[in-house]
Amino acid sequence: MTMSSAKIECVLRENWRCGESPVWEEASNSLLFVDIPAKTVCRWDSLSKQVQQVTVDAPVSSVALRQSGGYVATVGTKFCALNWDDQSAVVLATVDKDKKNNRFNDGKVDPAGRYFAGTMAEETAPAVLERRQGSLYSLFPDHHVEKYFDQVDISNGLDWSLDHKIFYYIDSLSYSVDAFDYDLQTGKISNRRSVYKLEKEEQIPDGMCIDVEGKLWVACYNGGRVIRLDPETGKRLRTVKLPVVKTTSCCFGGKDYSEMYVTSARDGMDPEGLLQQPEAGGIFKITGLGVKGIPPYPYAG
Ligand SMILES: O=C(O)[C@H](O)[C@@H](O)[C@H](O)[C@H](O)CO
Ligand SMILES: [Zn+2]
Repeated sequence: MTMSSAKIECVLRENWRCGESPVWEEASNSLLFVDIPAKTVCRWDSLSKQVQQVTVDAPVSSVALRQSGGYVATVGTKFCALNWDDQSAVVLATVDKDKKNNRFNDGKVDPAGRYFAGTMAEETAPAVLERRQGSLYSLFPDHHVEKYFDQVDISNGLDWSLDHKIFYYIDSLSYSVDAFDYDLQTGKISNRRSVYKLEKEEQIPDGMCIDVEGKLWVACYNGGRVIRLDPETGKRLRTVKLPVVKTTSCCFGGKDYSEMYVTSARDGMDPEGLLQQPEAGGIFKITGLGVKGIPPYPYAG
C-alpha cells in the first residue's frame, strides 16, 4: 500500500501562545480555535484569510459549535455560551468550585450534543503542575453537568467512534490513548482500557480527532507530529511531522473535511528554540493525507 504524500503549510503565523481546540465551521468556511493563556477565541476565515477574536475573562481551553447559534466554550472552570456578535460569554455551569487553581482543558461535543470537557491544575510550566487535580465532565443540553471521574493529571484529547459506541480519551501524563464503552443514550462511559501507549520520541499525547475510517489522529506535544492510530489493533499507522515541536491538537476541515488543521504553541520555548522554529504557535494545514474527517457535532443546548 502506498501512502499519499502530505503537504504542510503554515496558514496563520500570528504565533499564538498556546493554540488549541481547532474546530471547522462549515457554514462560514472558518477554523475556530483558542489561545488558552491569551484568553481568546479565534475564528480564521479560510477564504478571506482574516482572523476575528473574542477575548474572555479567563483562560479559554476549548470552543464548540452550538446548534441554536453562536458557540460554547470552556472558560476557566465555566461552561459558557459565546455570542460572537456582541462578544458576550454567558455562564451555563461551573465545575471544580473547591479547586481554585483548576481550569478546564480540552473539550468536544459528543454525537448527541453533550459538551464533554475535563479539568487540570494550572501549570507553572508546560506539563508541570499539581498532579491528579482534574476531572472529566459533560454539560448536557439541559445545562446540567455530570462528572465521570477524577484523579486526572491533564485532561486532553477526546472523540467518539463512528458507531458512537466508544469514547476515546487522553490524560496526557498517562502517555496513553484510552477507550471506554459509550452509551450514547445516557452519556455513560464504562470499561476503561488503553488502546495505544506513546513511544518515547512521540512525547506527550495532546489533542485528538477521528477520521472516516475510524482511525485516531493524535497531536504529540513536544513531539512535533501527528500520529494516526488504529484503535482496534493498537498499531501506529502513520507519522506526519511538522516544523514545530509543540503541536497541540488537530481536526479535519476544508472542502469535504479533506484537510487537517493542526494548532501549536510557543509558550515554554526558549529564545533559541523560537529562532529555530519561527512558525511556533502557528496554525498548519495538511493536505494530501488521502483520508477525510467528519463534521464536528454541535452542542444541543
Ligand atoms: O493545551 C493543553 O492541552 C494544555 O493546556 C497545554 O498546556 C499543553 O498541551 C500541556 O502542557 C502538554 O502536556
Ligand atoms: Zn490539549
